[in-house]
Amino acid sequence: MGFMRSLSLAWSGILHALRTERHMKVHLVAAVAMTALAATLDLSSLEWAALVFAMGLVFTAELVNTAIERAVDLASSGERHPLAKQAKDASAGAVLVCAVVAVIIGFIVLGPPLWRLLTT
Ligand SMILES: Nc1ncnc2c1ncn2[C@@H]1O[C@H](COP(=O)(O)OP(=O)(O)OP(=O)(O)O)[C@@H](O)[C@H]1O
Repeated sequence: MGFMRSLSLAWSGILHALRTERHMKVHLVAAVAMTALAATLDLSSLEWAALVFAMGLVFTAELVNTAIERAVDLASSGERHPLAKQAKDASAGAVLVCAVVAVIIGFIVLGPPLWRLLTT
């Protein structure tokens, strides 16, 4: 498969997750808000890198979670199964871990300059 075709399929996977996953929309709004806030502060390249990494981590986790949910639904064909539950719950847990890490990175990077802005 050509590179452009692979790129287009990967992009359609991202759009599909954005359209169908409510949490993906929440992550997008949070990422836009964090970027807008960060742009008003005087951040170093390393601080920007940490923020971009945190956002990428959450989007990646949500995309992998979407893939796992679809694969589990396909494999279980609508049947309830404890293994299907474990797979989906562990996958959702991974997103939660990444989101918590992203919030902590956000606090570490944006907290001090925001605090200085509000107290001076
Ligand atoms: N096939 C399944 N067997 C057992 N538990 C499941 C299965 N599918 C989903 N679950 C449980 O339901 C939770 C939510 O799953 P999901 O977001 O896919 O929604 P759903 O239960 O399939 O229902 P709906 O698609 O109507 O929202 C999972 O984290 C898991 O705990």
